[in-house]
Amino acid sequence: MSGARNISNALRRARLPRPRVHLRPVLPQSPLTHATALRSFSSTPLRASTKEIKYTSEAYNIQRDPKFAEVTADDVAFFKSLLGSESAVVDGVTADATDDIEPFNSDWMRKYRGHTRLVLKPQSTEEVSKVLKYCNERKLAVVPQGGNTGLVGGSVPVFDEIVVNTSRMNQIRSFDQASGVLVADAGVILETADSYLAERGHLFPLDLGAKGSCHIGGNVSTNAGGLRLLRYGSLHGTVLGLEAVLPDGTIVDSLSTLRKNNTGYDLKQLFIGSEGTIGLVTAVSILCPPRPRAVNVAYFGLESFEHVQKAYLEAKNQLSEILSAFELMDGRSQGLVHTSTGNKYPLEGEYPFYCLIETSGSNAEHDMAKLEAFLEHVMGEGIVADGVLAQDETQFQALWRWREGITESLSHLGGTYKYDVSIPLAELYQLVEDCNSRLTEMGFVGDDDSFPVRAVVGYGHMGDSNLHLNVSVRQYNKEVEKAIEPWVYEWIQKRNGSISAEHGLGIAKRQYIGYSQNETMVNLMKQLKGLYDPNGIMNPYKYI
Ligand SMILES: O=C(O)CC[C@@H](O)C(=O)O
Ligand SMILES: [Zn+2]
Repeated sequence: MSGARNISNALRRARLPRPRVHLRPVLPQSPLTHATALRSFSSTPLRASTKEIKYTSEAYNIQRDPKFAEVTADDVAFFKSLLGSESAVVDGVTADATDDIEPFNSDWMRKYRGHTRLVLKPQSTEEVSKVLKYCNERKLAVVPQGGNTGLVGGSVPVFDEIVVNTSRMNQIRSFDQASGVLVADAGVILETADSYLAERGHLFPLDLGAKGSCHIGGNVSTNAGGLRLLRYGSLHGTVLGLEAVLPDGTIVDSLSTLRKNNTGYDLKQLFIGSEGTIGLVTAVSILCPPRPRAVNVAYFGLESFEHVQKAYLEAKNQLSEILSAFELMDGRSQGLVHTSTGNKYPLEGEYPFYCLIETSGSNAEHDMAKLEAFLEHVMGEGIVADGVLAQDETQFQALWRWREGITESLSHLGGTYKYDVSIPLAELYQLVEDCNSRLTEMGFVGDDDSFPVRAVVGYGHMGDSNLHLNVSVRQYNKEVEKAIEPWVYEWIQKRNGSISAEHGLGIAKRQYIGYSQNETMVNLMKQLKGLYDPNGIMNPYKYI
């Protein structure tokens, strides 16, 4: 990378065989704002019209449930009088129909598409309550939708479900400097929340590529994982309370700001990760840590997955409390980023594996001492073949882009079959190798346009044992899909892994929950669904 420093004194002292790791002094107040503009999902029109996307109901042969009513002109009139005309997008039900409903009907991956004719954008919890109560009484099905950046089709309708979009519920309600507790509406964009916190010396404990578009309510409803889970933990731990509306209009006020509250069932947990199937999250209270003052990022090339595992162990042991991310990227994924961005590779040579390590701490000198010791070790022992360390904020962001840009690079190639899985670390990458071999043997992978599969790539959150297996296809193709599914889920089940580590189940994995949850668990989920949503209006046709 241009402007990178020469070998550090520390590395010279260690007399290492020509290491090419370039060290920089830690940026004193380096803000943690990498790659923010990278994936503004829903606002980035990447390809042609959404009308080319196949309807989910046809692609997956799903029948509309006749128990649900259809939206009428009277319903539209009711909602408009309740919310105001500007809070409703209507298509086809009344004479004043508009044509801008399509973005709410399809997902960012252009894989799923519904037929909704009505999108509602309430501005308060009370409005959500009235909307859901009405829908429940009329048996109108509903899909809660935030920034619509999900990757499993959970936030788009399958048929004519009414989309209840949270974009107008976008106020920060309070922030307590001493405790670090933020209370905010569900529709606040993740990046907006983080910028607000940055001004107050704090950090939102979740960060992901879609931060410029996704809503924090959607993050909570899907239990999003992101890039720094290894440091800040899952939303099941950081969310202290939430407010949600049940289908009958009941407002669940559980917006606690307490760290400790040991008074019976922790029911808020049910809304975290249930993907809008039992209620609609309207506000969140979340514990936000102090913003680290010193942040560094290093990018390494490695010769094998065994080397990556060793590097991870060393990072955990040596960097311990300052380690904030350990991300894995295979050579193919980096090749895709290179091709789509045209950016020069960070390292001179090409490697089968790369990893990105971030440290975040409060004492620059202390962090640098640890980092130098770590770099000396992994370079000296030959665990890492080559590497660079960001010298400034621009390089910091540029290095992160090699990781965060993978999803977007894939999106330019056509369709992507995505498998977001948890597997014991030792076998994490084996799934990519096995999938590639299988698809190659079956004649799906090849270099020219006649082969449906362009690439089988693997990357993910090494620190969380979370692999993203992505199969890039020229266009969505049922034969390829059948070659991967359910084979991939059986592969994961055999290793006691999870078929969804962080993206949820949505429509993509609706038939496969049994590969990761036993019958008792699925039955308990069904009972809870029946209790909270007896008419089944919340996010139907999805996983439950
Ligand atoms: O696109 C994917 O498969 C992964 C997206 C996201 O979870 C990531 O880690 O970048
Ligand atoms: Zn991820």
